Amino acid sequence: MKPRTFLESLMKRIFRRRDRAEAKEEEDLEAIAAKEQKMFKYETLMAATRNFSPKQRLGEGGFGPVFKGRLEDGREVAVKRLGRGSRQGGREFTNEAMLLSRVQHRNVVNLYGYCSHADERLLVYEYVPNESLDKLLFSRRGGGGGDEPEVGRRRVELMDWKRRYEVIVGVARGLLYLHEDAHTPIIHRDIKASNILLDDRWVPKIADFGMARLFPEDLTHVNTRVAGTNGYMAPEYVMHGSLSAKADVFSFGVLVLELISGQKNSSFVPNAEADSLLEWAWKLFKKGRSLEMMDPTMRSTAVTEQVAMCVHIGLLCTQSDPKLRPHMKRVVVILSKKPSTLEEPLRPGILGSRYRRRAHGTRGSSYSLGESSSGTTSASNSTSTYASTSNLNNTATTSTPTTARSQTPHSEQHSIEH
Ligand SMILES: Nc1ncnc2c1ncn2[C@@H]1O[C@H](COP(=O)(O)OP(=O)(O)OP(=O)(O)O)[C@@H](O)[C@H]1O
Repeated sequence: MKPRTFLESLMKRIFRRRDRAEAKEEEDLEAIAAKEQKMFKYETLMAATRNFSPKQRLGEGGFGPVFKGRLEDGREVAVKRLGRGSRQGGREFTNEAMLLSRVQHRNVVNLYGYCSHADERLLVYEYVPNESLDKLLFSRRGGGGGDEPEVGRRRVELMDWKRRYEVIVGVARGLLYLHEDAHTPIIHRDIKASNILLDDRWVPKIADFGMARLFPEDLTHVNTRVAGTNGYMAPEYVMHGSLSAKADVFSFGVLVLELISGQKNSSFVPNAEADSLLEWAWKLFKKGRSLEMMDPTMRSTAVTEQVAMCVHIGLLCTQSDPKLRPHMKRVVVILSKKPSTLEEPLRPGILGSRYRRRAHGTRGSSYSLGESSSGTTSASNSTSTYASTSNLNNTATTSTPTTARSQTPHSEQHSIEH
């Protein structure tokens, strides 16, 4: 046998040590899971959901049906029975689910545990009693374009500005946690109104995090599902499959603009000014008329300074160039400080357009972005300042951002809708 070189021996030792370390880590995780009782017996979940009775069914999403249940200790749970795409090996699933069940934050749905039984894979979440945000926000309109009276009343009562603002702040904090503070960084990939659940005190909770980890990457149909949802996906992700935390930032920006307007981006009804929600927000912002995009049902409760600032944040987050979008940390800082001075957002839209090639990073004076597309500062180095807090009483034109210098409007129209 050929004598081993020093390098070979060294490499072998390193690999052996790494294998041992990985096995140890796996054992540790299993021990933690057993101790924390994260692994549920199938029988326990059968009993909790009355044999997955149709009566217990909360709904069905792209990953499979969800059932309401009650554990023996009294905890109410939502059990997600994962569909075929999730049939990854039991061990692989267990490892991923175990890691995800350690994700804990006030604004993220708690994953109590999981179950792998024969070819069944199940996830056990805390039950979040109020509806998902989409059901409250996009309650459907009557034929005449206005809300049906009952639906409108419900929205006025349940979705006033204070609550919407709390949702914006809560989701921003939850996302920041997933991106930066969880033990393992998580890009959600599918931030949207139906993935924001509201608890009994209306605290927003991000659902469906980490699904990409539980679904094998090589299954094409699953990839399509995991990829995201129309109307929320960042253009660079749709077009080039380029994924970073900034793709979540984009989806967050869309969500913010939806919360303000009460309109769903993917089914935006074109108006005289724009064909898409983002374009509309952008155009109004450029004209200093941001507040006009406000959902009429929250007008009487709106704090104009906050609404204007949130439109601005929504536009910063949905900028075409991911490098120009702020990190969630910065969004949280902006939301917690007032008054604040922000840089002017560039137009939202699709990368690869004429606009993108001409656009350069802009910086505001109050916050250091720590990121710019090219280091070049364009002529539109303008900022907006939000002052005076006031309640809006059906006047949609006061307290718009004061723009130091406007950008030249561009003739091209961009839409992120596909
Ligand atoms: N933890 C939970 N507590 C209460 N209800 C839940 C919970 N998780 C999911 N649901 C409800 O179960 C239903 C299905 O949810 P699921 O997340 O699987 O799909 P979705 O969000 O509707 O669609 P998609 O798969 O496209 O995200 C929804 O009505 C949702 O509100």
